[in-house]
Amino acid sequence: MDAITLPPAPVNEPNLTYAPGTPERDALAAEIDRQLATEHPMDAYIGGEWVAGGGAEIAVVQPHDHAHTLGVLKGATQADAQRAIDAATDAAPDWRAMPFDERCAIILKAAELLAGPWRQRLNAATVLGQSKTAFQAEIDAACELIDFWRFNVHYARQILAEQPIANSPGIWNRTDHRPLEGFVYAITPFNFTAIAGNLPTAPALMGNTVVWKPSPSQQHSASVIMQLLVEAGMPPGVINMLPGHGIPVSEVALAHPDLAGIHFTGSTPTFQHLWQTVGSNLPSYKTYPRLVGETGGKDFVIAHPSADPAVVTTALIRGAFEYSGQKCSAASRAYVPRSVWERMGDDLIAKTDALSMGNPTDFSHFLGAVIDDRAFKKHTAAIERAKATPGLQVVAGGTTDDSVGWFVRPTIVVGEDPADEVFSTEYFGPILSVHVYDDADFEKVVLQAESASPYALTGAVIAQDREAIAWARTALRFAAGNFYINDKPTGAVVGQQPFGGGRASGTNDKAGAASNLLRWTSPRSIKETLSPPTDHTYPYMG
Ligand SMILES: NC(=O)c1ccc[n+]([C@@H]2O[C@H](COP(=O)([O-])OP(=O)(O)OC[C@H]3O[C@@H](n4cnc5c(N)ncnc54)[C@H](O)[C@@H]3O)[C@@H](O)[C@H]2O)c1
Ligand SMILES: N[C@@H](CCC=O)C(=O)O
Repeated sequence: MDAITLPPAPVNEPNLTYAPGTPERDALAAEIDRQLATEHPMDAYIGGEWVAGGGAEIAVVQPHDHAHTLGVLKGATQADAQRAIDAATDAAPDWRAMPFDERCAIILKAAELLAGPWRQRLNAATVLGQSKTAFQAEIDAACELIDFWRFNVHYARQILAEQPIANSPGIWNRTDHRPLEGFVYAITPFNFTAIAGNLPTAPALMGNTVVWKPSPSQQHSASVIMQLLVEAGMPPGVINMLPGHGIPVSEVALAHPDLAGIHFTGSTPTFQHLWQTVGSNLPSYKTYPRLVGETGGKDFVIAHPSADPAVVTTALIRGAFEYSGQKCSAASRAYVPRSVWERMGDDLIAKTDALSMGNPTDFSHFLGAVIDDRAFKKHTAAIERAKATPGLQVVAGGTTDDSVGWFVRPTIVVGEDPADEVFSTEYFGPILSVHVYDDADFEKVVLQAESASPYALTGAVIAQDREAIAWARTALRFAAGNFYINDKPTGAVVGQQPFGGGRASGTNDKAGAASNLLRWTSPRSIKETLSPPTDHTYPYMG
């Protein structure tokens, strides 16, 4: 008989500092050296076996040193996708029958392994494969993923404990939080190792089996996550990882009658394509697939005339340029009143131009390279357009260099017209657009910024005037799923600021929260009549 148990209470994993002389810095440096000396296998993991995909080869390189290959993956084919779906289907009955505590124990063990012996392995893979600095790798690959795993267990238990509160006399009502009927297709982006680890494991925790397609640019750390999950005891077939660009996988998975859900994070166009394909295949599915997608952003910082100039500067530098602006939450448009700009504009420009950029294995750098050649070309084109467009002025950065790595200098574009595309298009790179406005126009600027882009992911207001904060919080209620007051718009912490946005930014199911886990369940209501009636007549008939 199963007991009703209480898993360990979740606590946010503390960020290690990597300051000179710390043991974590030495350990990470040693692990980076170890990984640099090795060619890494990038196989698929299907039904508990590591197998090379059958498709085209893709070199997985270091973005800051693109001549250096970490490994070569072979993209998953339609046949690989079919094998992965079959493996997920075969594993489903045993996995959903496994007691919830045992599934929790696997996820909690994965968290403990990551907090301990696997921490620098996953951090180093994230530094090398995604060009994150030590600290950016730590807050993502280690701390956020540990937090996802620990907090998901807590929220999953809450969901299972959620039961009907009313029972008529002689009746016992129950809710059976079933997994979905079919497999979940998890598709993950390059930019957060934690998201890659969360998207397949959240549905798995709720009893589902999963086909996981990571980004080719994140394959090095994705392979480490898969190995870690195996070490933690994830049974064969529960999570099946398919490397590559994913088009052959989608051709099979999206047409499969057992597709029960998509757990996606990535760009808005990709999610819209997936949704449209599901829509056109709708009659062929056994059930309505759950579509959960967190997508792009054009995240704002709005300073009020009462803002502290130093707070604005810091929020913009960290919010816009950490990890080269490749966070969906990154500040990419700012609205600053003239009186504040006069006090901090030059400082912001000077500090931005002084940011140290380079190979992130050198701990002195603030940022590394952008992820790949496609991103590099996109950012270069956006910067060149800004230089050539009247009314736009590139006041910091504005240079790029791909001779060794894909390096884009942190760039600030000051724009007169807040309707220009620099204030609405997601570049997903280190490019910050700034609109300097007349102090008297605060409300007008807020209302324009509210719907200047199709997205509604993150945003911040910086002010000391309480009435201005209160007014902006209301006026911008639907402009961001994560809203910050006197802070940068990045760096949400699991369990503290559940993350996700609305409008074109996604379904806002909030990764790492109960609302996300709920999407991977299909509740069954059970009514048991303890003393069943044996007479069909009504009293009034007598
Ligand atoms: N809202 C959030 O929580 C959040 C978090 C991280 C990133 N993002 C967004 O992600 C984007 C950056 O990530 P990206 O460049 O990896 O996004 P992307 O859309 O290019 O790719 C995302 C994933 O989809 C895959 N993919 C693309 N087409 C596919 C298809 N037809 N079938 C199957 N898989 C397919 C890619 O290989 C990758 O694994 C940005 O727009 C960013 O804002 C959003
Ligand atoms: N949750 C992260 C962003 C994830 C998207 O890239 C943050 O809040 O900065």
